[in-house]
Amino acid sequence: MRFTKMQGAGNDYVYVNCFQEPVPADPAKVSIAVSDRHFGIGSDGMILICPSEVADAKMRMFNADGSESEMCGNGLRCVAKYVYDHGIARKPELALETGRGILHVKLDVQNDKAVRATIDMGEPILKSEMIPTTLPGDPPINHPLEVGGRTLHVTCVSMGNPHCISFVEELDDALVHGIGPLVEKHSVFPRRVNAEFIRINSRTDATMRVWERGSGETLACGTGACAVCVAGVLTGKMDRKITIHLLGGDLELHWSEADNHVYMTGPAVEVFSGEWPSE
Ligand SMILES: N[C@H](CCC[C@H](N)C(=O)O)C(=O)O
Repeated sequence: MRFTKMQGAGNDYVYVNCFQEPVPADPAKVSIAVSDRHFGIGSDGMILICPSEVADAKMRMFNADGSESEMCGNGLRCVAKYVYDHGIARKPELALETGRGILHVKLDVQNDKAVRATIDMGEPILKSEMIPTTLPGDPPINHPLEVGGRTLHVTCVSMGNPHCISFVEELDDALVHGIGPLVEKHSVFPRRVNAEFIRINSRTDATMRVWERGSGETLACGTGACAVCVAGVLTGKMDRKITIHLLGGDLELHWSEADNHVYMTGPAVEVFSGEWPSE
């Protein structure tokens, strides 16, 4: 199976061009194998770039534990780059089918290659039952959550996939690696959740670490950054247009008052290609 390794703000995935390769018979099993950073290729998961009946291409995203997610923001920027650079659809504006419907992407092309992308990530999903969470609120805002002996005050948002945002003073490993996994699997999140921890630097600037559902700590989470932008506004802590600094790079977010859509801009990089022995 030929693959291409790509990363968006350090959130790295193994990409498979399923216009040319068959869709793996057991994609969950392949994602687990290729994601292993010692016995596999090493990645946060696997993303299939597939033909679509309704868009230029379709993205299917699998976490490192094999679970399939509805959406992946950093992944979609890299899918858009791949689709343009490899001639699947040589257009700077693309429509891509995802688990939450068709999303639209604008590419920044330099020297004939896409280097950055702005994605219209659609409207945030705020109804508790749609996030989903059993916490009340539509959505829960600064809701107390007892976890690991600590009380977090969480704001929950879905961008097609579920996010639990906590604004904190310190972003340390004890919080991200100790509390993060407990939030991910907390009983108030029936489909588990991505846990974002945010230190606010100003009304337009924040620093974020994330414990992702199905992958653990990653260097960046695009849908998570979008959810943080929404949570910042809902809690009154941040403005609608912000920069988020993640371990792997920066993302620019804007929750537009005009159309209620969240826009995310960030890098997309092709690292290397190779061959993975098929089953
Ligand atoms: N772990 C996430 C999927 C990847 C999201 C993230 N890497 C992004 O860039 O949005 C989930 O299970 O919902």
